[in-house]
Amino acid sequence: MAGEPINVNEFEELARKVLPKIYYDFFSGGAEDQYTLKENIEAFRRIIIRPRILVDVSKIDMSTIILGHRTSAPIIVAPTSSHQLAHPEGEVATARGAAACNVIMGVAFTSTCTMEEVASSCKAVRFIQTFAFKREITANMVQRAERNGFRAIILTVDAPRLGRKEADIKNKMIAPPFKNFEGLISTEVVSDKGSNVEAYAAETLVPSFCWKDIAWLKSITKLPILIKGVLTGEDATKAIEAGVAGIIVSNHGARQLDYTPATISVLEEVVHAVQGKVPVLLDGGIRRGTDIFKALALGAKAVLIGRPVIYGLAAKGETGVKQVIEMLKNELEQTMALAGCCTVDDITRSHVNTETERFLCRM
Ligand SMILES: Cc1cc2nc3c(=O)[nH]c(=O)nc-3n(C[C@H](O)[C@H](O)[C@H](O)COP(=O)(O)O)c2cc1C
Ligand SMILES: CCCCCCC(=O)C(=O)O
Repeated sequence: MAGEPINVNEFEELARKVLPKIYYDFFSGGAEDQYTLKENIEAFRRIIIRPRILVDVSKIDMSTIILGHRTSAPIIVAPTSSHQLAHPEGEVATARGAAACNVIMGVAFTSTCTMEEVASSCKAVRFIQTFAFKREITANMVQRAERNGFRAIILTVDAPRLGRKEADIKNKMIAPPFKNFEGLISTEVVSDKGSNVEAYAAETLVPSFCWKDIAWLKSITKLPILIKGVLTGEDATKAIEAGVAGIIVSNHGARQLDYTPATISVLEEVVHAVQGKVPVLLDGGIRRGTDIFKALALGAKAVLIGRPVIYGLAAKGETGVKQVIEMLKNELEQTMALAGCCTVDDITRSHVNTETERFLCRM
């Protein structure tokens, strides 16, 4: 690639060049055969856009409201861990990039900067992400999230234990200290079995966590809870019954259970089950503005962006994060104009065609 990156895939190339291989493998990798990793991207390619012509598209407004927060576009930075492995300023730089673009910042509890450092670094609307942790860790997270102005909790439910990322095992990947755990567990956890992230997981995750524990989480906070990791209509229905404020269709960027479906391929199933009761968001494989458009057409309120943001951070710090988000926003704006949609609400189901629909048409 010569010159400046002109799309987020070129940012990945830049990141691959600047990062030590062990960290690039950690950020880019998926579980086991990485079937789902490829599918998350390929499934978007099988969806075709049906543009409308002769619409006045002289003004395009991408703004939207997510859990009461107006943002410049239906884009959220996905919570991802270990940003200081990508850049010394870590999540602080990422949050500043998000703030500059007026999009919501998802902060992982397994961040390398503390929640407090991220909160004091910028004015971005921030959601804190947590796992099915031991109750004392969750209670500590809730108190700090409320005190530091986080606006929602993202509860990731697809990780009762860690997925097997074989590159990390081979590389004996050592995660940096996750500073939010300081005082709660030993942050010096080490493992002689390969990746030390396993040791963190064993110290903190509660595999018996289930639906009733959401009631407990609700009882200790007033913050809205988004459940992340839903892939079926059945679980979406249970999540609504449990009283969540939103659903994130996610397979954890294909880092947990391999051979789960591409998220975009199950979005409609979840949207139908939810019946408009809460917003449905989606992540996994978004690399183009056209991907965002397709997700919105299939019923997502917004999308979360994981790896591309990390690649921007690795390549150019805060500026790179900003450039990645701006690229995706510009591409979405271009797609909306060329497809005849002036606002995100103008994007409808009839603006896309899935492979199944095309197959049925031929019969
Ligand atoms: C390096 C890395 C670390 C991640 N860490 C977390 C995490 O701590 N918590 C979480 O809920 N999801 C985590 N995720 C998953 C993301 O939130 C998101 O679901 C996924 O990255 C979306 O797919 P994409 O990378 O294709 O955009 C991580 C993903 C990556 C790539
Ligand atoms: C308790 C340790 C969990 C680390 C999770 C990081 C993650 O979600 C990922 O790498 O993917």
